[in-house]
Amino acid sequence: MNADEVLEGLDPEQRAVAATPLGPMVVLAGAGTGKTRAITHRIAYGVHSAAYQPQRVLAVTFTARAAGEMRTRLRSLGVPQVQARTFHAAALRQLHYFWPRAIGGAAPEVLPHKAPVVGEAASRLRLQLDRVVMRDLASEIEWSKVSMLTSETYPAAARRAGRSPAELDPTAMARLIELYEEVKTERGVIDFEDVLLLMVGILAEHPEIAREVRAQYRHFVVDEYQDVNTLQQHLLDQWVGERDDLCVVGDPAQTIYSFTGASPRHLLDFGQRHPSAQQVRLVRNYRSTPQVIGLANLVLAGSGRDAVQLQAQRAGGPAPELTAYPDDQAEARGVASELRRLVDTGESPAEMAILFRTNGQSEALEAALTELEVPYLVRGGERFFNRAEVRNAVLLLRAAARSDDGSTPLGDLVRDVITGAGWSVEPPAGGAQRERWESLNALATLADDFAAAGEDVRLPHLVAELDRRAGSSTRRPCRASRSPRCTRPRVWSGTPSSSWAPPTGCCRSRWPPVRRRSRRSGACSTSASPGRAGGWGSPSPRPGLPVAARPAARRGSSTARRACWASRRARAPRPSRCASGGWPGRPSAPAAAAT
Ligand SMILES: Nc1ncnc2c1ncn2[C@@H]1O[C@H](COP(=O)(O)OP(=O)(O)OP(=O)(O)O)[C@@H](O)[C@H]1O
Repeated sequence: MNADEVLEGLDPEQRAVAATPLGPMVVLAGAGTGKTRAITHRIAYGVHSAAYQPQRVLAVTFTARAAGEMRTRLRSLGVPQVQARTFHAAALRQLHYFWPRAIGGAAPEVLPHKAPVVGEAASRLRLQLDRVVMRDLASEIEWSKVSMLTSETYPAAARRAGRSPAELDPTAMARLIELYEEVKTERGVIDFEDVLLLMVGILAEHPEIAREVRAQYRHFVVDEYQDVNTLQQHLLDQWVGERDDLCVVGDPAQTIYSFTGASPRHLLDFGQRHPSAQQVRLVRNYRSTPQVIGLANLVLAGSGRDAVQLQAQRAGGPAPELTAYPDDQAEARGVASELRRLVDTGESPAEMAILFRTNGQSEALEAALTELEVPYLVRGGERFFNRAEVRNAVLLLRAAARSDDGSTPLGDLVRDVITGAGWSVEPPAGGAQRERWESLNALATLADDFAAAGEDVRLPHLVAELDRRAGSSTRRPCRASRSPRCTRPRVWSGTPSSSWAPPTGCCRSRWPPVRRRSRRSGACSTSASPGRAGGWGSPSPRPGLPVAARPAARRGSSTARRACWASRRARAPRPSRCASGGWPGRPSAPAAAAT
């Protein structure tokens, strides 16, 4: 493939993104406008036109699944050497690599969940917490860390933001956060946010490491930039340094992590921070009918967000109706009675579908449908494994598992293999073919989620899990079958889509079965696994991370001090309390990373 071929099939705006590989760029892209297409083609164009060396490009996404999809697309565009990682995966990889040099010894283990440590911290404050409250407090700790707050700044910031998790007074919450850090230190572990904090600190404290990282990566692309938080932005700033080869893409109307500290401001203010940045708006929507787009534009226009006005590219369809309900129960009853009405007028239930965002929402809907005796099926894990294309793909995966040497990331390997069962990078248009593709793609995303959830997960592990799920789904009744009015397992019609979660509907068993490490980022799955190949920046890892001399750290920026202090505390089995009260953000000692 050559550079010109890469631009073929792009619309004028996508082409404007792809054909300008150098310099700062902000792409405001509405849903379904082909932003992933635009940025992957930009990277491919940059490589094929010799503007980029592929190893010097870093594409950052928010989920392991998105990173896997991006890698697949990049491979299909002939640039498999380009790195596509989540923030956490990239940071963890660097942390493992540079820790021996910056701090000394081996990097600490990353906590898979905050809950046990939060529980211990709470018990030291004599707080009795149930699991829901514990989760809220863990989220609050996360928010305070990604917002880069200290125990002193947290209470005021929390009050300003109107946050009072579990109705805890902000001062008490600050104390809980302090204790959380203490417990973590005692256990010699770090959490997800520490991974980023530590890397920010190391890069700020160690100019030679910052130089090394910047020499590795020259061009940056950040997808879903509307969801970046302050901490991630700091890390990105450190990676980019004084350069400006940064392309960010996002949609301010699609911020989904604001409760954890993400802000679309980083996206909207990009032009101020990079006055020479080009701005491109992707507005052509390839996914929905003009009627749906018209309604979406209307809803978004009233949302107060700086949303892109979409232009539909598809042919017309029926007009949608928008109905609002006061709560979930009323909504479920409203939906069920509409379906009941349609069934009574002779419509077939097989022609109807309800889509919902999370599995948890099915409960109210199922109850309402059962109540009105509307027959229904919930699409879940069970029937999925009975589909011919899935059975075929699992057979191919089983055969491939025998020769998996761990050199290819799991998601990529699975996509390679299931290509033999009919999967392709671009989905086929409509019909049964599309449905089969959706099933196969769901397997691929399942592999990404699986890889994200465990360290060093290989194809044999995935195949074992698929077998387990296929087996358990035939043995166990689905939830619907346990409802009093249903006599057999039911499944919603529809196919798992890109937002499909690991099968949970019918068999809500533990996911995944292997050791957990990073549920969110996939960070641990390939990074710095002993015996795997590669340093922090190479596409394929190599063992033996060097332990270099440990230069004494200078007193650096407050960020650096905070991070290095966190790192020092994480290593020390029982640190002596610092004069300022043991809060990672306020070290009383110099930030001597290597003690
Ligand atoms: N120039 C184009 N011509 C025809 N179809 C296109 C074009 N660009 C994108 N599409 C189609 O639009 C759909 C969305 O593309 P893509 O997944 O790249 O979009 P996205 O903006 O990243 O999606 P999301 O809204 O999920 O973030 C895909 O089915 C893709 O094939």
